[in-house]
Amino acid sequence: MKVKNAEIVISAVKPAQYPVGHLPEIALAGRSNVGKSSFINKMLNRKNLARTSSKPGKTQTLNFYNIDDILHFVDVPGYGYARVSKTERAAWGKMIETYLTNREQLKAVVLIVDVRHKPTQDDIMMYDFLKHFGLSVIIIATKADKIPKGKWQKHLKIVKETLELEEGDEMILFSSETAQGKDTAWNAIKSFL
Ligand SMILES: Nc1nc2c(ncn2[C@@H]2O[C@H](COP(=O)(O)OP(=O)(O)OP(=O)(O)O)[C@@H](O)[C@H]2O)c(=O)[nH]1
Repeated sequence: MKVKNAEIVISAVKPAQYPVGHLPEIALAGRSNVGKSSFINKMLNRKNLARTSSKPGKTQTLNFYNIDDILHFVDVPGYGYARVSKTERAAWGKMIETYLTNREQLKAVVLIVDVRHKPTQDDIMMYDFLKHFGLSVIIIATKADKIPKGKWQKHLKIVKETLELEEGDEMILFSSETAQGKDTAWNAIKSFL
């Protein structure tokens, strides 16, 4: 997909702030600092639309991006950041649960993991949570450029087995550095629109 226009619509913390209308939505979730902003920017051909940072745990709002008036990307704040208080974590949980479980426009969730590492307990919990609510998930295994090609399959197998990936949930090897997997990721997303 050739994206012409992508812009932030709103940073929301509650349903009253979600955009009105019927554009289908694809949510993006992942552990803090996993490379979610880089994924979004690469998919949208933008350098800095979604903020990338070396300071994890910064984004605490649901950020809605309008893409060519065809769909919304909904950037969900990263999870698993240790230096967040219990109260903040609970508020985060409530906010994303409210969104993920009540949003009719939500078509699928892109769950981003780091292909170099075995998925964490938080990754597993997130995947299970999404499946519990019957959501379709696309796994993006990012940072492929950081491991040698010969090891890709072995790592993908570990991700798949650790998450106990359900049949029908696609897993795509990706790199924000090389744009590897970008077309495949767009095709997967488009299949839900
Ligand atoms: N080599 C390589 N580095 C990447 C890739 N994706 C992200 N990074 C780097 O990983 C770091 C974190 O990336 P971000 O995109 O900011 O991560 P994030 O998940 O949005 O982080 P939070 O907003 O804190 O949740 C940055 O230094 C990126 O440059 C990739 O595919 N390859």
